[in-house]
Amino acid sequence: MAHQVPDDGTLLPLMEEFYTIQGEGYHTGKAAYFIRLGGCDVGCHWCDVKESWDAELHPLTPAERIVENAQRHPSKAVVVTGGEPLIYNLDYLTAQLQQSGIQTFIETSGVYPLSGNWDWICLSPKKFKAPMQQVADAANELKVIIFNKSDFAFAEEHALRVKAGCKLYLQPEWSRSKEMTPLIVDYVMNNPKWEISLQTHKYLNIP
Ligand SMILES: C[S@@+](CC[C@H](N)C(=O)[O-])C[C@H]1O[C@@H](n2cnc3c(N)ncnc32)[C@H](O)[C@@H]1O
Ligand SMILES: Nc1nc2[nH]cc(C(=O)O)c2c(=O)[nH]1
Ligand code: SF4
Ligand SMILES: [Mg+2]
Repeated sequence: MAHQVPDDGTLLPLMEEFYTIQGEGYHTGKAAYFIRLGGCDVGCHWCDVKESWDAELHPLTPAERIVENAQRHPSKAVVVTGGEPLIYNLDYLTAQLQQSGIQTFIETSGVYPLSGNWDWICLSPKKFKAPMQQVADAANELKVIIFNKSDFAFAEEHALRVKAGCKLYLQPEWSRSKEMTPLIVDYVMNNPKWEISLQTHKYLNIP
């Protein structure tokens, strides 16, 4: 897991940063700067960024430099993802981003305590490690990945744990998309509190 990362959040293991279009969930279609932090111990067998798991492979980078890079792009929204970004104290990074007029969005599995100030929290809970209730309480969006039929019941369990008004999404696991997408379409038509989220960046062939 994490190497000697100072707990003040001034240095973070940065895997990659890229300017693209948010492909998933509520903010789909909006330009955003992505910050991908290394390190994750949740172990989803279908994870589409396994290269992120070992934090040691990703250089400790000053948060200030990440903020400077984010400022160079026309969109004033940043998505912090990983890996599991909440392994780290994100108070400093998000304070600096917001002071620069940049909105802060996070993608998280919720298995670590919440840090940082967020304009939008996307919680994607996993069967492999339970999310913390404090993250569910703060989530603006619940995005459950559907790998098999049993994941619909899992999604409903988590819908009971988020606040009223939290957006609810079902997203097909990419390799199972052909089988699961029709089931999600049916499910959403029968249970319209849910919406479908697709990984549109993969169809667009963009990062
Ligand atoms: C790579 S994760 C990183 C952030 C955090 N660890 C998490 O899981 O929320 C970013 C998003 O991609 C989703 N995801 C990962 N692998 C996927 C796959 N094979 N198919 C569909 N969604 C996937 C995750 O559930 C999460 O919503
Ligand atoms: N375009 C694009 N949108 C995304 N939304 C969430 C992503 C992630 O990996 O966290 C992601 C990603 O990797 N690319
Ligand atoms: S929690 Fe996120 S980064 Fe970690 S293994 Fe699962 S999908 Fe991948
Ligand atoms: Mg991704």
